[in-house]
Amino acid sequence: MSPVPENCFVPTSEIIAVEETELNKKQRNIGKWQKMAKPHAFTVYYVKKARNHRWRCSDVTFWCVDEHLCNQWIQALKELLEMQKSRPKQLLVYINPYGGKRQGKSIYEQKVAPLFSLASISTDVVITEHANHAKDNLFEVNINKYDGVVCVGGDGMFSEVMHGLIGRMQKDSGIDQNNPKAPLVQCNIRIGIIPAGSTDCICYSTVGISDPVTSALHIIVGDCQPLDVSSVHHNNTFLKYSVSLLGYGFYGDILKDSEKKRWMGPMRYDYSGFKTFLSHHYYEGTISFQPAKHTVGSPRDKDSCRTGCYICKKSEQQLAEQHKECGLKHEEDEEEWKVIKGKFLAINAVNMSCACPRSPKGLSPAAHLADGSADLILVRKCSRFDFLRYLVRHTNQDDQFDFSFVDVYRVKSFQFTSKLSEDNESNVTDIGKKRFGQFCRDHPACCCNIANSTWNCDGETLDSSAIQVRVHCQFVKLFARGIEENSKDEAAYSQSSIEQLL
Ligand SMILES: Nc1ncnc2c1ncn2[C@@H]1O[C@H](COP(=O)(O)OP(=O)(O)OP(=O)(O)O)[C@@H](O)[C@H]1O
Ligand SMILES: CCCCCCCCCCCCC/C=C/[C@@H](O)[C@H](CO)NC(=O)CCCCC
Ligand SMILES: [Ca+2]
Repeated sequence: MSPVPENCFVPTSEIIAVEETELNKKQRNIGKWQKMAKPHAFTVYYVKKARNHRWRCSDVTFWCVDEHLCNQWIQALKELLEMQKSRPKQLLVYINPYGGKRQGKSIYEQKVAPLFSLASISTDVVITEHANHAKDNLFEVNINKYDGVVCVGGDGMFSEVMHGLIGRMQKDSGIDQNNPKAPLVQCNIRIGIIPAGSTDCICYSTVGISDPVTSALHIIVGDCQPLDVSSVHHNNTFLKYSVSLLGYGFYGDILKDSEKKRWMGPMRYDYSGFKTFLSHHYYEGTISFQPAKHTVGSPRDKDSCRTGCYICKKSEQQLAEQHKECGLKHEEDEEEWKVIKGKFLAINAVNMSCACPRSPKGLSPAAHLADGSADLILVRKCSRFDFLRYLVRHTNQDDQFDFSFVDVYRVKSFQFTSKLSEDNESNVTDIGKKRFGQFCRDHPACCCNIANSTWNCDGETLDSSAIQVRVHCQFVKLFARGIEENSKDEAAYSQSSIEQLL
């Protein structure tokens, strides 16, 4: 039994479970309880917030002489827990046994399953046998049976589950994902991520830490964090959805190289990162985008997206109003497109900060989880030394956008076409054709000597370099609450605390 703290304030929403406690002989002989003939006790398991957004399951045991009173307390607390309607009761769990350091199965069995069982959550567990197992399975299962789907693995595993869920929703509603303008059906089944991958950027950016126990507790208390999702098309063919990074150039090349080194585990990214940095390839192309005018935020803001983010709420409202006004007119197509052509070392579009243990502030520290926009970062051709300075700023407090060769825009959609594919006159949309006609007249003797790069879409490569991307505001939901401002203090003071009840 843990020592009872002097003052312990716990919001009922952060109680994990309440259980009657059988006292053993040793416990009965402690302190004042030894005077009791037959003490009764119950234990409250609750979320204890530690440093750096880490959550732990802690417990406090209450003792009393009156058995009836003790049972009344247990009953009352259980009723309070029953009233927490957002908590999941039945979960579908997919475990990738080969993700990250191949610890997925043991992480789940040792750290997560006991907590789910303590919180009386039933689970159906599937250990994946091959890539796309989880995704394909989600098209077949009786999805209505579940309050959520949990993936144990990395960003790739999350991506699979998300594609399965979104794809299933569209299929059930008869919506063709290949149509870039199709009004997609939102996915309301929450996804939980138990981090056991190599980068775990989605977990880190939505929880503030990559820690299986913390994530399990966010699932248990029934948190809900909406997330923006980008749909990626090549002309009228659906390619993929993205929630974290869509990266061309540097991050695409790292990924392509690292795929051959999967056996190295998470280290493969350091190896390929170093190699790609030395190769210093740049790519020529044109990027066209529609600025996100609905949001009041900017990528250069000093404040980041935090739990209950005001900018995300406002942006969602603003978008809803716009959609009401526009109706079926598709006015967004006619809105202003900005066109930028050039030679780029990296083109990164991020729907969230992309914070991860490698870079705790991420690729765009002020990006928002649920504001219906992505931050488009263009890193133009520069020296190796300058590019290194840019990269190093992802790991310290300096502003990574404060370079003449770096531009950042908040966008709601964008398109990219490489110079190479334009020259080959293949796979170009009408808009692209018009814009590249201009581009090629301007640069008749183009000196770009490099083949296309590859798009890195949340850690997976895309087959096409010419893509059209649209951000869908708050399209999926996670068992998370965003990064808390100051989780430790918040935990200490709450109105609805069991201490008040006691
Ligand atoms: N049983 C399996 N065998 C082989 N591949 C699998 C299996 N289960 C899932 N996968 C695939 O493995 C890929 C990578 O998985 P995951 O994201 O869990 O780990 P990771 O790549 O190490 O982490 P990160 O995505 O953070 O880099 C996923 O895209 C998924 O489709
Ligand atoms: C000299 C020191 C310089 C250090 C620079 C560090 C900069 C690190 C920024 C990290 C950005 C991660 C973006 C996340 C992308 C994920 O969607 C994806 C899937 O997991 N991961 C990768 O593509 C894996 C990409 C791995 C990149 C290293
Ligand atoms: Ca966003």
